[in-house]
Amino acid sequence: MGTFRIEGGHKLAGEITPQGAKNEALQILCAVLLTPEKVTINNIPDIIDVNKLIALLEDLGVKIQKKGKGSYTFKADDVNLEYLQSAQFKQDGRGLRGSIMLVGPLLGRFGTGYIPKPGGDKIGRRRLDTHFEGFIKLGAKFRYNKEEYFYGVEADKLVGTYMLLDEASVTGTANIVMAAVLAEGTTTIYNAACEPYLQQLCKMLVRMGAKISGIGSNLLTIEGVERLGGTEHTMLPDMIEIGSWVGLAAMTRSELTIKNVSWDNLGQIPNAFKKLGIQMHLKGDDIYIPPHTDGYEIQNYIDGSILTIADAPWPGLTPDLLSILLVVGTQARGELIIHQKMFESRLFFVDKLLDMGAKIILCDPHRATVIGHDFKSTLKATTMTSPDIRAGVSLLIAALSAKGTSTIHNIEQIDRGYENIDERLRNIGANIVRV
Ligand SMILES: CC(=O)N[C@H]1[C@@H](OP(=O)(O)OP(=O)(O)OC[C@H]2O[C@@H](n3ccc(=O)[nH]c3=O)[C@H](O)[C@@H]2O)O[C@H](CO)[C@@H](O)[C@@H]1O
Ligand SMILES: C=C(OP(=O)(O)O)C(=O)O
Repeated sequence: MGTFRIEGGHKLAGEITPQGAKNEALQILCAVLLTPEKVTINNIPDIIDVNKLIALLEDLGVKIQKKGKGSYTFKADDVNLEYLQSAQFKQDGRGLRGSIMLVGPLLGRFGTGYIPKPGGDKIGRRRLDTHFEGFIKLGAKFRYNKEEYFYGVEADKLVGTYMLLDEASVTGTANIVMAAVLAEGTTTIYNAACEPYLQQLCKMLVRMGAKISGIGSNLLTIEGVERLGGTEHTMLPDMIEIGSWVGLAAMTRSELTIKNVSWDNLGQIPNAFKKLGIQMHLKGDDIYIPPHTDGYEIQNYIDGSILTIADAPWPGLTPDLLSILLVVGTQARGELIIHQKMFESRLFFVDKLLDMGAKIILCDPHRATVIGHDFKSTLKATTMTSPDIRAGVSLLIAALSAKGTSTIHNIEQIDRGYENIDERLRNIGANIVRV
């Protein structure tokens, strides 16, 4: 179990460049299975989850060449489907959430897809019904081995159809789209997730020869084609990382420039921070955050009632930033409610912030009221364990703002999604070491 030691209270300064998007990379990497031709992918983040998925592709027989930092070519012209039944796959496939998206392309191209119950953050129930209901609608037979938590789908051929998803699942939509592009006839997916990473996936598939319309909306129409070809794809910057750095700048009252953010793909994220009183200026495609020397003040609603920050499927606010917004709220002027609607156990990390002296009332598993200190009292350093990726980074931000030296254990949770975070933070003046 890795550990960070952090001496808080230092002002940070300078520029930070976001990595390629983790959750986009997981979709895009699975899509290389859809063609026997070469696919080149750039701006792949060097993080644990992505590296685990690349290793899984290699074990499946995909030929992989590293071309440079973050750039790889993939050629899935000799896929070893027997590996899907191996004990090794049952073990390794569990290592991350994103592995679930191997199923759609395998089913679409080879008529068979298997996956052990995938891993990822332990943040409450994370069902997969939407994925498999979609595959079944396309004509697949579904099998589930309860003892081994092993899911399987098989089909002689997939046939396009209309489907109304029971929820706008991100990985579920990606999975169904990747199966449907090679199905016979037309598939219509209503209540599809439509976040920028899914748009990126659809655009990549179109470049490979897929016929998809409605990209960016919650109604996708896919005309199946017989085969797909190679392409080149470059990942967007990671919007959750960008939000993390905005939160970091505010909490440490630092002057920071976040480079090349792809502003048009950030949706509600800048607005959510602005509602907390955080100033940011767009310079070209960089976000400049001035030092918040006088703190920041939470806006109430027009009628004077308390601000609620809640998640919702895109174009709503991503649930992955609520932990960070919560931490930022602990030093704001004013109060807010954080309402994490999607996940059931994602707010429990507030216990650690209470230990540090934050004023938070956990109302129920989904809602927390935060009363800001307005920097009149700093958080106190402590020892803590990172429960999930975003809580981990939130605790890291809290530690960087706190007085004294904090210790964070289980930092593999952070390394799962943030590339070389300690070095990048040291480059802007943070006092953080990996021990
Ligand atoms: C690898 C990856 O890409 N992970 C992301 C992906 O996970 P993932 O695709 O697993 O998440 P889903 O979109 O399926 O669902 C997330 C949660 O929200 C609930 N839900 C979802 C849609 C909806 O309309 N109503 C609803 O209640 C689901 O039941 C589930 O508990 O999307 C999540 C939601 O943005 C993000 O937190 C994860 O970081
Ligand atoms: C919940 C997340 O990731 P995963 O779905 O991979 O667990 C996340 O990125 O915040």
